[in-house]
Amino acid sequence: MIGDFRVIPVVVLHDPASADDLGAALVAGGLPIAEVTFRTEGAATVLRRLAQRGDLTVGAGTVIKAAQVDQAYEAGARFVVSPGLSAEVVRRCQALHLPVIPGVSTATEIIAALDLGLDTVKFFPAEASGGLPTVKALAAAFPQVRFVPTGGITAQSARSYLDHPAVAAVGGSWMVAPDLLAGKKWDEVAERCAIL
Ligand SMILES: O=C(O)C(=O)C[C@H](O)[C@H](O)COP(=O)(O)O
Repeated sequence: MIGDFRVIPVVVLHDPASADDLGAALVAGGLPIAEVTFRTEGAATVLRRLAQRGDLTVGAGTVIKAAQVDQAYEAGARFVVSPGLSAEVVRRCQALHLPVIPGVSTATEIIAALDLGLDTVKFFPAEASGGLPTVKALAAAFPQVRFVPTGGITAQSARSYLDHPAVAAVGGSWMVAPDLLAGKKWDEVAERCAIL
């Protein structure tokens, strides 16, 4: 699933009418995956439209409540990402057999994720939590864990994270930055996807 992709575009799209153009741009850029954040009113609609294209792996992001898991699942989400670790969210995903990547930034949270049967976590907010040195320190303590650093990562810094063997993928919005989406700059979205 997301392990097939090393970069996960984190999408905050306010206008569901642009979902199809955005999907086409991600596919054209060679990054047919999107984490649609449940932070906007139209998030479930955006997710559904992207999923209906059939050529993208689409998941839900910023999921902090079990009810949002159901909403995302019904809209066609194939994975769920959260900025933090909620046992309620994780258990609901597990009941639906939906892969879930909770956010962690401490050893204690990683232990809680392991207790819930997970081995892949989002390291969030990556840059503000010490960046790659923190990933290295946590990975040394938890060799069984794979990390998806997200938060403040750029096209320039992505590579150094991805070179670490414990990093499964990185998440970020640099290729779907708000100004690009608002300005419908789909060619630039595709170009930024292709950088890595
Ligand atoms: O809410 C979540 O689940 C998040 O993942 C928070 C942010 O959307 C990502 O951290 C992307 O952050 P930037 O790449 O810095 O824009």
